Amino acid sequence: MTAAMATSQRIYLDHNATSPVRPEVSEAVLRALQLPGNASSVHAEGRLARAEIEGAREKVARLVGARTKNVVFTSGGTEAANLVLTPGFRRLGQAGAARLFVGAAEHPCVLNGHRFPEGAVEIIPVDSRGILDLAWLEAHLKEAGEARVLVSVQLANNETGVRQPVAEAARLVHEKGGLIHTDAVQAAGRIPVDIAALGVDALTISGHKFGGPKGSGAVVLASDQFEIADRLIRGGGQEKGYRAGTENVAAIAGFGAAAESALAGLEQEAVRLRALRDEAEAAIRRIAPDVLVVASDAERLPNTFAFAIPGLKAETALIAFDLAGVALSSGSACSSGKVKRSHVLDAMGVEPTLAEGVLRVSLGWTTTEEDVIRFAEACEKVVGTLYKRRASAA
Ligand SMILES: Cc1ncc(COP(=O)(O)O)c(C=O)c1O
Repeated sequence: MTAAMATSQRIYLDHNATSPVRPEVSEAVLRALQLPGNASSVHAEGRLARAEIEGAREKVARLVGARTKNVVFTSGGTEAANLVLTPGFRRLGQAGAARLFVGAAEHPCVLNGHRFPEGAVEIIPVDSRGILDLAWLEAHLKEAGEARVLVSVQLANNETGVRQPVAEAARLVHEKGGLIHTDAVQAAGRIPVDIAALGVDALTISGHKFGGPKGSGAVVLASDQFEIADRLIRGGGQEKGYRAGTENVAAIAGFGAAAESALAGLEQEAVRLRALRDEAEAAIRRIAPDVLVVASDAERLPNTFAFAIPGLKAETALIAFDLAGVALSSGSACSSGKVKRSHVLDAMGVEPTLAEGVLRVSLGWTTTEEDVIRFAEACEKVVGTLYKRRASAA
């Protein structure tokens, strides 16, 4: 399939996996690719590359209400979370006893991505809607006594879209004198994100979730409270030494352009996508009255819903939707592309056979009313086949 076919004939509803690159991002990337200089060089060519990076830094900072100097560019959300959490926790541990609390529904780059000492990670449970148990956190913060604490909780979940009470968690953590990071990868560019209003010490974002290039991301620090002394990638002094190596100017420029566009249209786009998402959700409820829309009573991202229909297997349904021209996802498809049991749904206590059938629909800047109509038609086909099979088995 060519890229043109991919955009003209297919219905792409997998923006939480990655969102197609916006035209203004392609322009910025091409412009930056043509710059000959290294941003560390003092000559005019170097200064032009530096200007691209610093311009992008301002735009990314604006997206999350941060100070420009507190944005550190990385290769994406995964590296950003690693950069914050691995050295962050090690640093705390150097000063005495340290505890690390991580939400049960976090992305694997937070749950699994770090070189934490054996048994160091303590999991904050979530309720049946996937929302953090703040009472558990409060009790465990109290019980941590003199130990220094680091907490990592996401702003919104990639599989269900469920939003977390991060500001409340931050207040509890700061009362205890601890530090808190939020993974804002799915939230940034989709809902307003303001690092000061959230009250977190660090947040991490990724450009490709809102129309930027894959391989772009950032750590955003609220202040120098969050010491990243033990850097992951060492060498030259790029990114103030937080992340050595010649900067990927094109990816950074594209990331900046995506941040600028996402911020400019944020409120209207959220309203537009929520209406389309609700329409898609209503269609599936009409077609399959026994559908479960996961955490439909929770506050969710405007672009996301996840659903399961008893008897519908995610693996076969994904293929059926794909053949009908619709790209969806199941569980967290981030790493292997394989359908595996979701730790998020497990943590929410979704019944395992139902959880195995959960499909995720995630809309974005390319999604149109026509896409939703075609999605509903594909649902009629895929679900219709299931109901026929069920009827003949009965
Ligand atoms: C919630 C969340 N955090 C982090 C990441 C990782 O970001 P990246 O793909 O930029 O490494 C993802 C990717 O899907 C995500 O959904």
